[in-house]
Amino acid sequence: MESSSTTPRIVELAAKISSSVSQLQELLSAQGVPSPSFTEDSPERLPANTFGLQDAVLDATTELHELLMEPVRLIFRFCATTNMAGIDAISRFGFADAVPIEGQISFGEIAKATGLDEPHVRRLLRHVMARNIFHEPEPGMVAHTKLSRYFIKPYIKDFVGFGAREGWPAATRMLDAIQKWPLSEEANHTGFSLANDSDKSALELLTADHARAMRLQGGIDAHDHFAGWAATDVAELYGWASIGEAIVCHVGGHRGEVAALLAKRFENLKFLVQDADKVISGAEAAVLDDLKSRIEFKSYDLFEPQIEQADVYLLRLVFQIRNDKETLKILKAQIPALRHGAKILIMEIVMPEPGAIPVWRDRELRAIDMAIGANFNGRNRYLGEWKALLAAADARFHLQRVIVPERSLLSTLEIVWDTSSSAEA
Ligand SMILES: C[S@@+](CC[C@H](N)C(=O)[O-])C[C@H]1O[C@@H](n2cnc3c(N)ncnc32)[C@H](O)[C@@H]1O
Repeated sequence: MESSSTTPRIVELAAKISSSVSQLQELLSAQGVPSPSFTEDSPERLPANTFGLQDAVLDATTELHELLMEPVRLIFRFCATTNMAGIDAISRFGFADAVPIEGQISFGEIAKATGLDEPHVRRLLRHVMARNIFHEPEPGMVAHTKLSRYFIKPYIKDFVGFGAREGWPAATRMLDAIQKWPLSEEANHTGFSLANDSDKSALELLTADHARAMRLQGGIDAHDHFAGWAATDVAELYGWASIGEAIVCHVGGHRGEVAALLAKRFENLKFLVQDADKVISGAEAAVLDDLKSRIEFKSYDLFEPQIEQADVYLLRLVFQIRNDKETLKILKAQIPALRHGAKILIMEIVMPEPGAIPVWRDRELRAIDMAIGANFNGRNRYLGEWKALLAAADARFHLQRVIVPERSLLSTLEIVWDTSSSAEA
């Protein structure tokens, strides 16, 4: 944090912001990309060749902003206990749907449409407007911004609804859970279980209720806006073309969404998709005719001995909500089918060491990790933790490399099953 130069830090930061923004704008202008704004139709993402500059500006502006804040005010800001109420109100009361696209509507008309008292509507909306979610083009009138338009999307409503009604109560009980069960890794010893006054885990509670399960799924889908998370991004997370003719067993592969996307793009690959019976039931019928010969489904429980032989075993996002005991069990369960040289690809968030990535992305990853802990007692592991788990599972799991595409939320651990004597020793 302390700079060795004699230039004061705030001046250094301001210079960095100024030069980075100039370069960024030059690149945008050269590509004909509109300059960022909050207007309704403003593009979501900057071009990839500006990512480094974007990182520099976001981190420098955050640091400058926080340096200039008084400490107690900054702490109040971080506590922000009411932020979620304003944001939840948008989806709960349908504010985003009530505001016409590229038009405007009064607080009073929104109150009438939603059955709420006008002062409540004004308070809730002005709270989020202070964060550029909606704006007030003239006194008493409400219009969309780039941010508020996202609240119309069903999966963003689910994401916000899950956060407000499931994640938030769980987070408020997270520390109670840690105090009550300080050494427990069990999935039902969580803030989520306490908030639900239940001895069941979040997964048990959520999957037992269709509406809650659908909201969870929508919330997960919203993460597709983070590079590297969506099923469509899996093709970029690994060098699939380089592995030649291969059978890929997608363990916990849901209804073959990833398999279908990869099979379409990489003709060298055949897929076996394994998941719980009720998940894969009927999935085969949905596979496109020209892919049917290369995608097969088989029911499988992650904790049972693997019997299917394959060249590659893909496990994507199955460990994040699992504690170490379960993770070890799942890894060991794969061993019976593994042949020398088989690859095990684990695609998960690998936690960055402090300072390793830009602060704005580091904060995102730590927020996701906190939520995984509060809800599931799961964790996004550091590389060192993965190495220890693989070694504890079996010395023949050889971590060959870790692939982290730029900006990707998920990394790929490429593990090779190595039965040469040195590996077993
Ligand atoms: C977060 S989803 C990831 C989906 C998939 N891996 C992908 O890449 O899109 C976790 C998957 O693991 C499956 N799963 C969870 N527990 C399982 C178990 N005990 N046996 C088999 N599959 C399981 C779920 O049904 C779900 O499809």
